[in-house]
Amino acid sequence: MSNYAIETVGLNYNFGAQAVVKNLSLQVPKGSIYGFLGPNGAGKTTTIKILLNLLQSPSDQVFIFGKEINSNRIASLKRMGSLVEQPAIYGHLTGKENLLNRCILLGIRKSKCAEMLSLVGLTDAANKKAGKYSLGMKQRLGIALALISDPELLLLDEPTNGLDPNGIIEIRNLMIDLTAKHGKTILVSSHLLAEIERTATHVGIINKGELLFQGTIGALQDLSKPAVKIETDHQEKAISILKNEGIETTPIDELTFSIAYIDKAAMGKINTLLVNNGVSVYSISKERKDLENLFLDITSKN
Ligand SMILES: Nc1ncnc2c1ncn2[C@@H]1O[C@H](COP(=O)(O)OP(=O)(O)OP(=O)(O)O)[C@@H](O)[C@H]1O
Repeated sequence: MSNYAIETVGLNYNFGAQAVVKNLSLQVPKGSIYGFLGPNGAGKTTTIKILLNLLQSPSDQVFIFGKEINSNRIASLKRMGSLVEQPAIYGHLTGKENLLNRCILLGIRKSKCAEMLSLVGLTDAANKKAGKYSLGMKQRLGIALALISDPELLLLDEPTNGLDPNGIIEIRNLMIDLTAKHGKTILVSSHLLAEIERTATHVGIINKGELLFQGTIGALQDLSKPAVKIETDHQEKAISILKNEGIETTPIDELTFSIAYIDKAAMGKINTLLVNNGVSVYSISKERKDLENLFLDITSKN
């Protein structure tokens, strides 16, 4: 049995002559929050539409819970819920009526509505017209609609787009709840790493249709090599001492420069070396490149 909720194997997709998805091999582990990241136009929405079989993939390139999607279309779709682009909400109906409508359409028991409203934190706004909802509330109603048939896998295309910080936090907490307490797997796309780095367990970064990184959020963090910022009373002298030892330095301002972190012992030796040569070391601090910069680095390389 596959450990992946989603697996694509060398997936390719073209719009006419334009190759939009190129040899994409995604592996989304069951129970994960998989952050699907890439700048605008990278191919995220196209990929999500392929995963939902809204666009047809070549055979044997997309597997949902281990089953090839084209030959298991209905069974695969039953296991997935999605929010792609704007949620399909009737503004003249209340949140509850929107959900009731969906229950009737899908033959689901009506009591599921109250359950979903509570799950997405809309119980108090159940009888308010959805047209009057804030953007964040509309997104949450969209997620409730996607969850009503109790799918194991949720695909969310930029669900925090246009939301204020509170709305972003609400969606973030909801995603954590859905995986931790309800056993769901979530693939969530975004063009901002900062928006999902606190929730995602795994990350796939694409640009121009190509997968540039895939792994756990920890593995991505490990890629950001720490630098060490050194502040002294004599910048020029300190730099020249380190240069003699073959250590590259990057000046930051008049008193401060940085070097690449080596290890604890080496940092201790560098400190001693400077002090023994008459340089006063005011501070030494290790700084990790933030993930957003790392993301920009990765996506600017292809
Ligand atoms: N229906 C279509 N017909 C032709 N080209 C399309 C179509 N849909 C998307 N594209 C092109 O495919 C490429 C990828 O678009 P896609 O919407 O998948 O990117 P994205 O990563 O979701 O970007 P965004 O964050 O801007 O939505 C773009 O160059 C886009 O212009």
